[in-house]
Amino acid sequence: MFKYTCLNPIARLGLDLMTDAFVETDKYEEANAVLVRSAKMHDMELGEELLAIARAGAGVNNIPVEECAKKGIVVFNTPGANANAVKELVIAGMLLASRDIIGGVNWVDTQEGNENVGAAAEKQKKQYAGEEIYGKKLGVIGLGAIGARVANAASGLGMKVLGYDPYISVDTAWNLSSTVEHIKDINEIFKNCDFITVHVPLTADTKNTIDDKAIELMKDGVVILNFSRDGLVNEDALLKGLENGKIKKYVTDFATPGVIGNEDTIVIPHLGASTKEAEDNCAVMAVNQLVNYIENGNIKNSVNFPNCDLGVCEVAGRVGIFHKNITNMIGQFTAILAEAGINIEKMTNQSKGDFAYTLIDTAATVTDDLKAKIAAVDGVIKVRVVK
Ligand SMILES: NC(=O)c1ccc[n+]([C@@H]2O[C@H](COP(=O)([O-])OP(=O)(O)OC[C@H]3O[C@@H](n4cnc5c(N)ncnc54)[C@H](O)[C@@H]3O)[C@@H](O)[C@H]2O)c1
Ligand SMILES: O=C(O)CC[C@@H](O)C(=O)O
Repeated sequence: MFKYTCLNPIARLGLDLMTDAFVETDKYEEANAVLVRSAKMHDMELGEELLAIARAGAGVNNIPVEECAKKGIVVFNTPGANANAVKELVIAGMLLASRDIIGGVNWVDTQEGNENVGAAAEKQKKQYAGEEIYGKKLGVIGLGAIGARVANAASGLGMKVLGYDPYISVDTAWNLSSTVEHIKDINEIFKNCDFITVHVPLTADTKNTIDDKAIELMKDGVVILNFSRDGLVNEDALLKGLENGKIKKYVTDFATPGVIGNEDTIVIPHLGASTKEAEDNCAVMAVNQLVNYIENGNIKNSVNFPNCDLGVCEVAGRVGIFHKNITNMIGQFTAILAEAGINIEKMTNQSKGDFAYTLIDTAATVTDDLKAKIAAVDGVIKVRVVK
């Protein structure tokens, strides 16, 4: 029996897909599988029992991904599963920044008991007049699952869209509206756009994508939207830009002490993925991937190990070997099995960056002795006998 734990609430629709091989525990220390959304895992111990972590969502900056790889713990995420939800909120964010809907609605709330509220509203409404987004220039930094959807939707609303992503995938490029202008120099986004929205993961490379230098290049009255992670926008530079009027509005999904309570910020409490549809999609994908890995050793949508799929094991044994991506590993594994007289029925080996995974179906079960021999090969991180 495998034990799983949820570090955040995970949608029932997903949890119901856990098979009879799993039982829930509220003790993280004894879990073989973890389901998580935004809970920070960097300070949590990665115990010997832990086989896999599934992030029901896209961003994995709350998980020690590299450390997990070094221990053979597979980290999954659910690419695209919440992208539509975020896209819709980004469009809402642009509208909220362009028309003072929040100010107007708040004013109406103050009029409770006013019999003449209709007439008062007609007098008051000029305070909340705004602009349309139609015809305005939107710069999208990062054209992945969310950025591409935002670009297409904004284009459909009549915005002129400029997109920047040096690592864009072929699939995304195919799905991008032909009206989206492909920008090769990020500074062109900074210089030309009325709205700039960031949709990249937070990494050492992308931290402070929007800093003093970037803001200096921007048009006066620019609106910046950040539904990705707070660290992508340098807060000191942002506050300076808001203070001197360069930035008209900052719309963000990330509340920090620095950005709340400022009349030019619209701060949403991380609601990007908080729709029933997104929560269901993420939970279903996360659980399916976890179960397939734990029961079959197959890997799909891992951020630290490669995709690998041998289907359901129909022979006597299956062993999964996590190892460094170096030469002569497979030769050593097959030699150990051959020496033990075990025939290999099927095998796959894939790599991702510095790490690799070899999955082997065998005509006989891999014994503890053989497992130890494989584990002793220089460069092997972990050996898991799946069957
Ligand atoms: N607010 C929310 O609730 C919410 C929900 C989902 C995702 N997110 C955040 O949004 C981010 C993006 O999500 P996604 O689903 O679109 O991910 P994704 O992986 O599909 O897309 C990320 C894109 O960024 C691009 N990229 C990477 N580095 C770049 C760089 N330096 N410059 C330009 N482009 C670069 C990649 O090529 C990729 O196309 C996530 O990493 C997460 O932090 C937030
Ligand atoms: O789980 C959430 O609510 C937020 C998820 C989001 O930030 C993500 O990166 O997918």
